[in-house]
Amino acid sequence: MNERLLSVDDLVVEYPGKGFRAEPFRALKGVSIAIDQGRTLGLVGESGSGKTTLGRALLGLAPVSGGTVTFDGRDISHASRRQRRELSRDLQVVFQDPYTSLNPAMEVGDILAEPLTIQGTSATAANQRIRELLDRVGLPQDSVHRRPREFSGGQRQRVAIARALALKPKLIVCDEPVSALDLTTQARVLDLFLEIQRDTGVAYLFISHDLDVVRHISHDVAVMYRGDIVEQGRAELVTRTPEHPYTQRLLLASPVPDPDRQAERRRNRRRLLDAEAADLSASAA
Ligand SMILES: Nc1ncnc2c1ncn2[C@@H]1O[C@H](COP(=O)(O)OP(=O)(O)OP(=O)(O)O)[C@@H](O)[C@H]1O
Repeated sequence: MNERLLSVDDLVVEYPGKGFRAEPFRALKGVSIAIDQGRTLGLVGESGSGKTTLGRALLGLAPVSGGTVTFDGRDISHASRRQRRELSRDLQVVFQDPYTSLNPAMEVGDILAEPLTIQGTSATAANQRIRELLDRVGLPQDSVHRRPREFSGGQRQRVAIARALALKPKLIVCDEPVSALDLTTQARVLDLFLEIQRDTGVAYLFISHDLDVVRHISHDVAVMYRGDIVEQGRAELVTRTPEHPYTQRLLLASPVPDPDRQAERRRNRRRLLDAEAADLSASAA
């Protein structure tokens, strides 16, 4: 049986309002998701739907005003700074933009050593681990003496992934980690995420606005719309035969390289438009 790693129950996040008498803005309106060990939940939704807010709430970076986050059996909804430091062994993050998420002044060896030394790893053990990590993400060993700007976007994302893996986490929040990359590089980095999961059993919360990317990487998919989850289930089902009208629109909006699937999409789009036209004329009648 799969073991539950993360449960988010009825989570509410409110950002403070700006200006005099401004109302707080409710970015998450009672969101519930779950991830089992070694599995991937894809989180899709249009810009502003609350995906990043949910990822940040798990990391203690968004103001939780209701609900609970249970990780590895512990309620971490309001974890203290010290508890967060301990949690960072098991809960890591890879951001969208490897240009801003890696310190440009540091050599890659130091970037990878940082999480290890913070957790008290000895210099010898850290060097050994850094060699393993570079191999794992497919970067040459001499990368340790280079700075982020000397790498391509895809290679920088590999550095960011290696850093996230350094402490052998149980869950990585991946916030649009391939969106800044060209299509070929995207495919390679997605394959790397899959290989790493096969080898290490890490789980991912994989945030993306791209349904095709999410279908490729996820076991399950949750669809966000205006701070709510409107649909969730097995990736195949949600991405091929979505039930919620918003997911249907998202599916029809995403580009497909395969001509057969493109033709199928065109037919589905036609059907949806016809159904909408029929609805409109029925309500007008
Ligand atoms: N720090 C903040 N203060 C106030 N409002 C915020 C803050 N961060 C996000 N929001 C608002 O919360 C809503 C959800 O934003 P969020 O970034 O989580 O969406 P998203 O689905 O990740 O979008 P994108 O794909 O564009 O990153 C948006 O309306 C956004 O403007």
